[in-house]
Amino acid sequence: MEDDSPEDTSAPDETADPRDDEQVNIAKEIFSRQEDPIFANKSLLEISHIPSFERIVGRDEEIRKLSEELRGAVQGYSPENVIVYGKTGTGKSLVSKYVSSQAVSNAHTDVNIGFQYLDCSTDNTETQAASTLARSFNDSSKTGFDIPERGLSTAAYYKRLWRTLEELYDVVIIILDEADMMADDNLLMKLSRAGESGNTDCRIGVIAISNKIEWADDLNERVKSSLQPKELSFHPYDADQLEEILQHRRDAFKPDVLEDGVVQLCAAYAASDFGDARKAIDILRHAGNIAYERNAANVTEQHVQDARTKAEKDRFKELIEGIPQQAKASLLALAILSLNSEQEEFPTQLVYRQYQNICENIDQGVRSERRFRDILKELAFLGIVDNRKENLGRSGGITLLNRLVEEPEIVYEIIREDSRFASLTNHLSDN
Ligand SMILES: Nc1ncnc2c1ncn2[C@@H]1O[C@H](COP(=O)(O)OP(=O)(O)OP(=O)(O)O)[C@@H](O)[C@H]1O
Repeated sequence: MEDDSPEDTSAPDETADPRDDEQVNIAKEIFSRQEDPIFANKSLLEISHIPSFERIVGRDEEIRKLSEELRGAVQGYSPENVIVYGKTGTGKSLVSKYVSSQAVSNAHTDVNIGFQYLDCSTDNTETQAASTLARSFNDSSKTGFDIPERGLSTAAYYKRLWRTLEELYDVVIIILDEADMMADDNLLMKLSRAGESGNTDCRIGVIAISNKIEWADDLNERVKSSLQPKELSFHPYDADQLEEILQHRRDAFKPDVLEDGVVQLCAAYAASDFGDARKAIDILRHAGNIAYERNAANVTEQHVQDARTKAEKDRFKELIEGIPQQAKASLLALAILSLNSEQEEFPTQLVYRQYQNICENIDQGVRSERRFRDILKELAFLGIVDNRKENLGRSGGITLLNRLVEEPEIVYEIIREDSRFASLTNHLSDN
């Protein structure tokens, strides 16, 4: 039976861990810090933040082209369908959302335009996508009906979508981000044929975004023929553009907190990593966090370097954590060789000897050299190791040279964090 008498709060709790108090105090101390000496408005550096137009940099041409394609919408005509492609972090989603929102706010007075953004990596089935679109376009106070999130058939969701569009809009723009993640082309087919099939008189324009250039070519011929898409490609940003993007978010920090060279260094790192604006913003935010954690008064170039190393390490850690122990030992062998030498590339035989040393040192079974070669190939397939053949002439024959893609210090540290390699003695490089 349950006892519902009030708890006796006066008696000391024998089971309470004295550390709990300490922990409460640590948390309290952190949460009650009033003044943030580093950040003035950290949300400007959050990935979900959509910057205002003044902060969108270096994409005037793309904004102009996309606006041209959607121009008809503001007058109540069909907008063109557009496929936007380009590498990650090149501003595709940002520009698509911005131009669509501008179409809505510049619509002629007698034209009702709506736009919705759908993340196809989340809503990747036709039913989920139709459900999300129908619900996000619907305004039950105007249509008089609600649309449940789940439980209806695909056809029923489409029916409600068409009804909503018919009742509320003259034109809609639908952004399908990561469109290549959709399980099939059915949604694109239905949206592009909605008028022709007599489902709705509302004009529908689709902006399909993808990182994969070949995606548009692989679309079903019937979809291509009804979509008739225009294509718009986004190029990676160069270091100057990335610097400008970051300069426009300087006010995320307190005045004079960023030391000279900090913004330029973040931009240079991100430019060498495929011109990704998301990465540039991430590095700057992490550098600010590191400065805060270290109670520094300024964000310095050293903080940026540390932020980058940390970001690299996190990304790599995720990748390496998933590989088998034998592959980790092989990778560690290559890392130790790299750390103990001026060279970057090593012949497979030498890496194998180092690998044998490691396995013996930590009491792990040793694979044959043939199997070891396969492991190196698998690591190359994962993009962790680079290997190339070199002809050493008549005497040497052909040898495979292996190189770590990532900094050896980072690889070494990550693998040593795995408890199975913790007992490894140092200085294993002597062969
Ligand atoms: N030209 C720009 N000016 C200002 N900020 C930008 C610019 N381009 C991108 N960003 C910022 O960089 C981040 C990534 O941009 P966005 O999501 O638009 O890239 P994407 O090309 O769609 O990337 P993905 O393919 O990975 O989705 C966002 O936080 C965005 O605000």
